[in-house]
Amino acid sequence: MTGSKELKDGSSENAPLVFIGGGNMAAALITGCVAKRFVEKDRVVISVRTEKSAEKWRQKGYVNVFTNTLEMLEKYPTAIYIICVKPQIFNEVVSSWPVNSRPKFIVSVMAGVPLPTLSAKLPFVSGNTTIIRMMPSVASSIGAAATTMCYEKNDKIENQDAYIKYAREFAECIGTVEIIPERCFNPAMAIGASSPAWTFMYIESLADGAVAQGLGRAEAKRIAAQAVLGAAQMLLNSESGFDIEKQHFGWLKDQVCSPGGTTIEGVRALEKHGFRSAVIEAVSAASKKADDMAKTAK
Ligand SMILES: NC(=O)C1=CN([C@@H]2O[C@H](COP(=O)(O)OP(=O)(O)OC[C@H]3O[C@@H](n4cnc5c(N)ncnc54)[C@H](OP(=O)(O)O)[C@@H]3O)[C@@H](O)[C@H]2O)C=CC1
Ligand SMILES: O=C(O)[C@@H]1CCC=N1
Repeated sequence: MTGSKELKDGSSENAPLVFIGGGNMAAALITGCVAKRFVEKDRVVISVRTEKSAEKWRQKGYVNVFTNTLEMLEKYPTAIYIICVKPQIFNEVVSSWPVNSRPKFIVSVMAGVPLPTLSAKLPFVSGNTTIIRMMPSVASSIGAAATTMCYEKNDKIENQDAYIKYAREFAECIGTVEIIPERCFNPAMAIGASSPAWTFMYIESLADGAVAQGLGRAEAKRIAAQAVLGAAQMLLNSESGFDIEKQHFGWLKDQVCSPGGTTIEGVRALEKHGFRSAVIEAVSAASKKADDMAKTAK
């Protein structure tokens, strides 16, 4: 992507990207899409709660930074709004939205707040507002997120296709995107957005294991991270001979496990300690937590 992206729908042309919440996720999204020149810094608008966070953004060269969300939303009545606060803060954001506001396009990255809750709680949302749920990850900052997206198609909304296309391009600029039905959103969130934390733990554990056997910490960290990256790339890059659509992951695993060799001993140890089961339970726990959050968010 070479130039700043515009939403060509007439009213929202050149619309700024307004981020409600400027924490970890907003930082990853903004860093990623500014690096790809999807948007220029001066078209990014951010609200945070504290002056300390506002100052951090200003020091990074962002000038449109607010500590009062109502004030920001009043100043930017036409924009692409991206809700990046914690789900628990959503009600506070709702009450910060000017009552006469008529937003056309809202993206929410909040876990556990479903589309029907978003439209029910945002009082000004009319049949003419497109709401998209997006679940990116911290890897957005380097253009490597596995984002999922869902929305309700409504042919009565003028230019809705343009909003959906814009959201898709936004997601593509921070990594890959899968459009999925909302009923699958929480398990997808677990593996796309939560799993980086678990993968960091896995890589840390690999390094710890090698350090325990005498390898230096710095080398262990680099080797472990690169090994995981290489394995993931083999799954995604068909030049490895692997076809992700047709083949089982075990095919590649088996290529590493020499009969009577070292790796299969590690496989045996992992199975003995419930490795796969632990991972499956982690996905299930995160997904169920989002289900519970959705019930209380109503
Ligand atoms: N972290 C992740 O990996 C992912 C997070 N998400 C979702 O992103 C959302 C944000 O998470 P994350 O960035 O990690 O959280 P953070 O706690 O890092 O950031 C929350 C931000 O919201 C700001 N804030 C609090 N209250 C208000 C308010 N009333 N108006 C405007 N801003 C406010 C905070 O300001 P201040 O800094 O001043 O306190 C802070 O900048 C969550 O809903 C989460 O589910 C989705 C995918 C991945
Ligand atoms: O932990 C969370 O709730 C958020 C959503 C996915 C990743 N982080």
